[in-house]
Amino acid sequence: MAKIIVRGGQRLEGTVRVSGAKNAVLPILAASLLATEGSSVIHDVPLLDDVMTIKNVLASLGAQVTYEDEKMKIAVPIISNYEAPYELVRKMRASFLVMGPLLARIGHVRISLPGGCAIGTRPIDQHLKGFEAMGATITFGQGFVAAKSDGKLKGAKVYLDVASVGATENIMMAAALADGTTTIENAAREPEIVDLANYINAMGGKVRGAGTGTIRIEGVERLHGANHNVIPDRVEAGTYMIAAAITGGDVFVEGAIADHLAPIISKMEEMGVEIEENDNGLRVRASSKLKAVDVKTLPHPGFPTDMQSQMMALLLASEGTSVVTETVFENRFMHVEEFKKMSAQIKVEGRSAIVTGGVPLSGAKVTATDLRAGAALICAGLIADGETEVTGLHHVDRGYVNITSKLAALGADIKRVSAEAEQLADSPAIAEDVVASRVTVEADHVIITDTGNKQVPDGVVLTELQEEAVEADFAAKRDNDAVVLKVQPTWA
Ligand SMILES: CC(=O)N[C@H]1[C@@H](OP(=O)(O)OP(=O)(O)OC[C@H]2O[C@@H](n3ccc(=O)[nH]c3=O)[C@H](O)[C@@H]2O)O[C@H](CO)[C@@H](O)[C@@H]1O
Ligand SMILES: C=C(OP(=O)(O)O)C(=O)O
Repeated sequence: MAKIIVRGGQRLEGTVRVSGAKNAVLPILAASLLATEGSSVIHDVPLLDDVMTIKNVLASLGAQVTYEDEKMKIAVPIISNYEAPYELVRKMRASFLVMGPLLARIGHVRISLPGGCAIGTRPIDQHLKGFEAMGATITFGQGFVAAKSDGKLKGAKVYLDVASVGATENIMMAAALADGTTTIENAAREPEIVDLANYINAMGGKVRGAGTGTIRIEGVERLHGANHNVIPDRVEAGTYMIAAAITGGDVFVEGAIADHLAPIISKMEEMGVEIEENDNGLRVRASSKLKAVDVKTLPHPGFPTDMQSQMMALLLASEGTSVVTETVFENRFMHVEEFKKMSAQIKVEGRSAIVTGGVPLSGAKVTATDLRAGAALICAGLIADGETEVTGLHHVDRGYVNITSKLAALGADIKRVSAEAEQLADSPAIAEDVVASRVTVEADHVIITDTGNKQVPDGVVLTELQEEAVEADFAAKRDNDAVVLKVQPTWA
């Protein structure tokens, strides 16, 4: 089982670059299905499992998609399929975001019901209510939901009962090609909604009011491909801000946008963390003891639920008692039991968790119950006594690009061990001189801490070119103590 191993006690220092936002890029890639002409080039697309899943969903619908160097090119001259496959929807709920674009473009879509997940039941009634208001007929059967429209969708007034991010996005995309104007009332106001609206407008769409509670979408005849830069990931940025503060560190979070992070900055400042904004990011320093504060999650611009568990980790390191209230998802306290394994004192009462700060944390074996819980456990591991082993990394890989190496570059004592690397380390088949090296196998590269040989473990296949590069690299770095081999392990 792959795991991240953190040894607590290192103060973080330096600069960390924020990747493109997962929650912005997923709807943006789905919206690319709306363009009948030209191709789109999306920049700052993070290398995440969720991004690969949506890429596969788009390809399964007929899109031509390529991805290289954080750049995704998409052209969809024709849609060859109206059904998003179960295998992909099952992996990621956001696959549901192709529903609006498909309905708008070809008037027909069938998609496997995503079901509940660890953090809550997550119904889709508001998405469907919007499509119905625009004239679509909705049917259910065999675990699927289908939407059909006779002719074009019609602009409509939609009032959302909850300010759902996904429903706002899906309805916005469906409305972009509808006949007439659609108004979404009680729309979600998250920065990712604004990013999606900017992309639709760059494609030739007419979306106004994104970022406020009322969005107006005037349908247009057709949309074309466009260039777009995805906004930086505010949740990833917030996670590194917490990692910096929890270790009493001094970290520059490059790319973080203060406006997107306002509720997080404000809570952290209340605790005594110093946050300085400059042109290209935020400097986060924590030099004094942190104060306990109460936190309540709310739709934007309230405190984001996606930062609740990481904030809880920081509260564990503060002086005093805090109350954390989760109002967005009904079951987003699964990390509490994991924190308790690290000696944390937390009591859950309904939708609130009472957190006793200042109790020393001890390293333990813990499991990421969702992607943010995984990040929060890693943050707690940074200050725990001894070693913390975090498993359940498939969650973390959905939303964090290279979290291990980003934290290690800031000085954390952290490494990722793949299941295969563990097996390799135990394998008698590995030559003695390889065993003498320390081998860490990451998703797409192998690090050998050199003890004077350049062999790679059995099971790692090098192409001829890679072998040459290894020779050259090795010769150049013989005096250093680590050789990084950029190879594709056979299991990747
Ligand atoms: C890919 C993506 O962008 N995911 C984010 C998005 O998820 P997602 O878009 O799924 O979250 P929503 O904003 O839709 O959900 C908010 C609340 O509304 C409820 N609801 C939602 C839709 C609906 O039709 N009916 C209904 O009752 C949900 O159960 C939940 O309690 O916003 C969440 C809330 O900020 C974040 O935690 C997720 O990281
Ligand atoms: C809950 C999250 O994502 P998703 O909506 O994709 O499950 C998240 O990003 O924390």
